[in-house]
Amino acid sequence: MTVQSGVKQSQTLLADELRARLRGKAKPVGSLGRLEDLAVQIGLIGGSTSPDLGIAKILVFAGDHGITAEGVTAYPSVVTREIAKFVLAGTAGVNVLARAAGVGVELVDAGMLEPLPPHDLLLDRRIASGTKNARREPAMSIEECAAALEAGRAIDAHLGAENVGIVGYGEIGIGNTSAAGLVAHALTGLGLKSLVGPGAGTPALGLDHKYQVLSDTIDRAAIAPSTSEKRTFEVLRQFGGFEIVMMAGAMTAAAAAGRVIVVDGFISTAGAIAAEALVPGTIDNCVFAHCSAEPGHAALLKHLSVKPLLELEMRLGEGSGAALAIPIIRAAELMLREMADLPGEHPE
Ligand SMILES: Cc1cc2ncn([C@H]3O[C@H](COP(=O)(O)O)[C@@H](O)[C@H]3O)c2cc1C
Ligand SMILES: O=C(O)c1cccnc1
Repeated sequence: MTVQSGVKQSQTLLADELRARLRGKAKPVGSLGRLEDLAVQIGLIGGSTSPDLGIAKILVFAGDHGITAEGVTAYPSVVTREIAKFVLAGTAGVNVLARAAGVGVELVDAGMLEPLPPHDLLLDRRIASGTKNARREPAMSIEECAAALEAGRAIDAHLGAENVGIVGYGEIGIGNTSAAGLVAHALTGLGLKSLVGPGAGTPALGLDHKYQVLSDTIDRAAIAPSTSEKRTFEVLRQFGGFEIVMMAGAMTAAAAAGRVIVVDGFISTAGAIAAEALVPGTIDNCVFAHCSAEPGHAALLKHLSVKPLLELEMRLGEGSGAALAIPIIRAAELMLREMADLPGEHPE
């Protein structure tokens, strides 16, 4: 038996044990619905029928995008920095929702236009002052892309020491629905049209213009066929942004370390798709928090054959959906660990 098939077999055994455990709980069989499927998933991630996932945290990766020069967003890049400051002050949307969930939030500067002053909740992992304009040239150099992936993996390494087992991946970056759309299109093969939406707001030049710019960007990049890993790297390098690439690197390491990856909205899902393309199997650790109102998000979730936990028509990003989903994940964990068993036989 190969190591891989051995691992698969023990995962199947554990899944059976988890399902038996859930059947034996003090409830009608199956009555906790999709919470039971979630419990099986986190039991498999935690490697136990009574997993202890430790602390939850949300990381907000921030970066700026050169492609904003092409009129693809309704807001100027300075807004990235404004929101980043609110995240540090605890007053951004994600902070408020995370507070309701009792979850801490940290900001990762992956490459905003300008640095922020040092702060306890700020991880300075700046690769550059924003990406280049991908409509005209690659968003980043080979070295920058490799450094962003590595910085992401290194961020995850610290989480183990802090006993963080549930990580929400949020982002801020004016222009990043364009970068995410490009990355997702290139990695899934889904039609670009289905992945172009208003983002933070319809740009003044309209959605057809945004589509045209992104279509031109794909033509300009002319990504050649290659091995999956090389091509994924080139897709990330060509389209960016630093926050998406760093997030993807962090997710690959989180999966390898057995953490629950809480994927947020459209951009975070593009990051997860990149992570899966880099390290197949990463997606097994992903819990999809919600379906964003950004139209391309439903298309991506359908492509991945995953069902998100929530659908609240939110389209903020930042990790806002992840914040709301974390208590549900915690509930599934505690249900496995603390809920009583009903003695006797249980109907099938
Ligand atoms: C005030 C404000 C707060 C935000 N928080 C997250 N986003 C979200 O919108 C941006 C992406 O949309 P686009 O590609 O259309 O620029 C990202 O910053 C994303 O996190 C925000 C956007 C704005 C304007
Ligand atoms: O789905 C998201 O995460 C999203 C949608 C629009 C703008 N920013 C983020």
